Amino acid sequence: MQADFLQIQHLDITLSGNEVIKDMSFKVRRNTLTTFLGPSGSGKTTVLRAIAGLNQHVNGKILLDNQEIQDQAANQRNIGMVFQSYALFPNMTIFDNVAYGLRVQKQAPTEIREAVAAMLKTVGLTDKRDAYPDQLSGGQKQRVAIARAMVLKPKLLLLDEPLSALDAKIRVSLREQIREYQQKLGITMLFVTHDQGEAMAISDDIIVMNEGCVQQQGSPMAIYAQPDNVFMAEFIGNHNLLTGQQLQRLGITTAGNHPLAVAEHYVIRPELISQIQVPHSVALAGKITSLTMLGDRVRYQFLTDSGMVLKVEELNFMRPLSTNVPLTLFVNPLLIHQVGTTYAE
Ligand SMILES: Nc1ncnc2c1ncn2[C@@H]1O[C@H](COP(=O)(O)OP(=O)(O)OP(=O)(O)O)[C@@H](O)[C@H]1O
Repeated sequence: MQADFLQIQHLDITLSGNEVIKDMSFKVRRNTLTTFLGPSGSGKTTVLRAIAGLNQHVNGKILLDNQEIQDQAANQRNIGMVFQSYALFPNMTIFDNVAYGLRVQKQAPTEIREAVAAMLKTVGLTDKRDAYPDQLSGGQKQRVAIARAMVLKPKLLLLDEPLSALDAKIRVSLREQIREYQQKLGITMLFVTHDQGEAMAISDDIIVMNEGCVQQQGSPMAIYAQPDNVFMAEFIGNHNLLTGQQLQRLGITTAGNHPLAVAEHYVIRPELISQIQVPHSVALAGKITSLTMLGDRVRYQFLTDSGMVLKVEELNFMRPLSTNVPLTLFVNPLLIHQVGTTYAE
């Protein structure tokens, strides 16, 4: 079983009179990759900096491996950090950049040579050991920054939007590599991003933040399929958010095996409305009014005969549905998820 390795308890952070983090608590399991996901300004970087010890005074407790660290200086915490901007030393070779922290710790030269060589091998940059940062691509520079942090064997590695400065293709490849390093070396990583796809693809756990509060923590699957509240349903993925009353107008009387509550909100993901009929499906008559090609999927606007507009998505492997002709689609009420009446406080 993976123990709770990092525990944040009742964290409050005020910056220039602005309460940025409000009574926040969460846990991160050992040897997992946990992502902080949230809109811009939600407080992700602020929490990360507090964990690293880079903030001014914070209220609350931060426990790492059962030790309180909130009053320790940053260099006492044994926490590594990787930034969007790489922050490499431009006048040092790649080898020296990676060796830097070990030299500060005054480790023996042979040990340093071995550790740096092993780390450069892990990140696939052995042939760049004598190059300087400005001779490397953005993705390679970030791999050096990650190697420089990992070589110190930190208890926890914090990564603050490490892929944001890279182009889309490199971003996908480097996120997979980061996940691979994390699993291979058994590092606990806390990774900040505002990119849902990135968070979904690499995380054991996702912590979704908004306005200085945790909205939900869970596996990528749970975050997507069982949003806890209206913010979560709207923030993650594409959605149809409907009240119980609106569902009734569509002829739907149950959701997830429970009777509908008229004032509650429910979410139907667009891919769950389809041409496929299963036992207990409810038929929805209407017509497609527009379609958008997304490459692997097609997104439709479906206007029901009762006057409601629903988002529908289908994989793009068949001829697209025709617009403006009568059409019946189906939804399985068991897959409709209740999300409550309000945003999480
Ligand atoms: N030094 C500061 N003084 C006052 N307010 C600050 C300070 N630094 C950040 N804030 C505010 O704190 C909030 C959280 O900022 P933070 O950078 O942690 O958000 P974030 O989720 O990391 O955003 P982004 O994704 O844009 O980096 C924002 O509203 C920001 O304006």
